[in-house]
Amino acid sequence: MTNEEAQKVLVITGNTGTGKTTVARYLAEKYHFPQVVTHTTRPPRAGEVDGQDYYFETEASFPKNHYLEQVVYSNYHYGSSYEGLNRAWEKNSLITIVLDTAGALTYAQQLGSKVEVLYLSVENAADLTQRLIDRGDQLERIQKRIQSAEFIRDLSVPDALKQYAHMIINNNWVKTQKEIDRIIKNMLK
Ligand SMILES: Nc1ncnc2c1ncn2[C@@H]1O[C@H](COP(=O)(O)OP(=O)(O)OP(=O)(O)O)[C@@H](O)[C@H]1O
Ligand SMILES: Nc1nc2c(ncn2[C@@H]2O[C@H](COP(=O)(O)O)[C@@H](O)[C@H]2O)c(=O)[nH]1
Repeated sequence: MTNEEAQKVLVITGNTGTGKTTVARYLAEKYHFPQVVTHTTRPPRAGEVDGQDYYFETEASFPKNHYLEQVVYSNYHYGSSYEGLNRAWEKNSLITIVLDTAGALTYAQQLGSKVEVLYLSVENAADLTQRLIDRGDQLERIQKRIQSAEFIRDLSVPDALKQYAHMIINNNWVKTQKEIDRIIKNMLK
């Protein structure tokens, strides 16, 4: 386990399709920040690997883990377990996790100064649907998702996070990478 005092978690939040997973992958590749693997009852998308993208659970297995927080998002359960969090911290003191805004809020409340938040958005919310289509999500699932209360909620950052979340408009990937590099440089000072 890494030194507990040095442990930090970079919470990457924002609406579906804003690029949270893309950012987490970039941080893993460029900075070797491990990503916390969370649990879900959602079926895997093409190419997703159990234990890598998520721990894919059944309705029966999901409640057996020990969660720091859990949510229902567009009819599926999602949760981040203490085990998953510690597994990432065993590898490095600075780690990332991808969460909806409700999860981000819980992390900020529970872990306080250990948490740094990135809130991603796009200029035009209509672009999100197109991104999900391009990603290969099923049309029926996209429709359910964009009609969900969670989608509407995640279009803006929660008031409690507004003051200190790093706000990133991810319309241009090259620009986003530069912004992230700047944030990381400041964090590592
Ligand atoms: N700046 C960008 N410009 C255009 N497309 C992008 C950009 N960033 C990410 N994408 C693409 O948008 C799609 C959604 O990105 P990603 O899966 O990272 O989003 P997400 O926020 O993790 O979504 P979800 O919450 O639904 O899992 C992907 O196909 C990704 O390649
Ligand atoms: N609060 C939590 N949110 C989570 C967790 N794992 C993922 N997520 C978020 O759920 C939605 C949907 O994810 P998708 O992979 O089905 O597109 C998205 O906002 C994720 O960030 C979690 O453990 N807790």
